[in-house]
Amino acid sequence: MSGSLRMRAFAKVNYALEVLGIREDGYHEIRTVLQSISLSDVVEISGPAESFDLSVEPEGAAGPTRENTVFRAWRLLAEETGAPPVRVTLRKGIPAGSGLGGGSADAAALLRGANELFGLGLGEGELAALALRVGADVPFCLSGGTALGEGVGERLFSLPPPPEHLLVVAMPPRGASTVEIYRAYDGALGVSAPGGWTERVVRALGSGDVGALGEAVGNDLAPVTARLVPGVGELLGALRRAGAWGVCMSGTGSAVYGLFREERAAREAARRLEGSVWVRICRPVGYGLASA
Ligand SMILES: C[C@@](CO)(OP(=O)(O)O)[C@H](O)COP(=O)(O)OP(=O)(O)OC[C@H]1O[C@@H](n2ccc(N)nc2=O)[C@H](O)[C@@H]1O
Ligand SMILES: Nc1ncnc2c1ncn2[C@@H]1O[C@H](COP(=O)(O)OP(=O)(O)O)[C@@H](O)[C@H]1O
Repeated sequence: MSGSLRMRAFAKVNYALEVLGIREDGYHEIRTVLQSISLSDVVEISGPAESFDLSVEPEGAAGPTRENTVFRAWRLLAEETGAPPVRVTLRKGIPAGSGLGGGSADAAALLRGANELFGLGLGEGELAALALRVGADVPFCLSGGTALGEGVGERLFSLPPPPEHLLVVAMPPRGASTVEIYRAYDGALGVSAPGGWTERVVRALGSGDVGALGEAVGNDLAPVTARLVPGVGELLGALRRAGAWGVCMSGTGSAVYGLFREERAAREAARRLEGSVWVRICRPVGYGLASA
């Protein structure tokens, strides 16, 4: 089979992220609540091609090809299923190193897209197993929506969608690498016990109240990233002063978000931040991927 397809790969935020400990393999056991949001990349896949080819717009926005999650996902798929080489065009809308899962979403799009394009016949479980070998967040990005994640994020349990709200997502000029942040977390003295955010967020999601959700969001990694990346703390404060019902950092950062009920307040908050940092107004979505 040959042809091409185009997908939207949606970003995610973490409404809650708790670090529970370090596993034998050096990965951190986490408990998290993940939410897909309307910010997305566009992934265009065509094939079979002579050899794997990746073009990224804007150029250089996603690191060297052989380290790109899309290449790593294709190489794994080729090894496991004999999938042929593909040509991929990646239009980045999700900033790299933001904690918004851009690389993970793109890898999920490649796995699902190539499975469809070449009729590989992989089921959800097989796709999720391959996804986890690419990265901790890739299994979530395959399905998306609202989910509780445990383990390194591979044990996923669907949750009810959140009450209607908008997110003002902002990022300081510098990103944060997942490895760097987890390493800094391990080295930080007096790291506090898990913050208990997950339980409060799951309860708030059940209550359907944005205010309760705003009070519940939290991330154990935020203090570590805020110490390493100037601007994280200031942005959290600015969003709160702009009237956000709750503020939090996503994943390992450096992007942060504020929850807003009304569009007017969200637009006003984004206007205040525009010009000094990257900022977008997003809404929760119930899926990780969609055809574009
Ligand atoms: C922090 C989270 C939470 O959603 O999201 P992001 O900030 O990346 O969006 C994820 O756990 C990020 O997962 P991901 O970005 O896929 O990390 P990976 O590529 O799998 O791992 C990169 C490196 O980070 C460390 N790592 C990652 C995940 C984890 N639970 N424990 C870790 O210690 C490991 O050293 C690993 O080699
Ligand atoms: N498809 C991709 N999109 C963006 N960055 C990528 C991609 N593949 C690999 N990277 C590299 O991984 C790093 C982390 O990017 P990303 O996974 O988007 O971060 P996060 O998961 O924190 O949002 C980037 O700085 C970049 O060097």
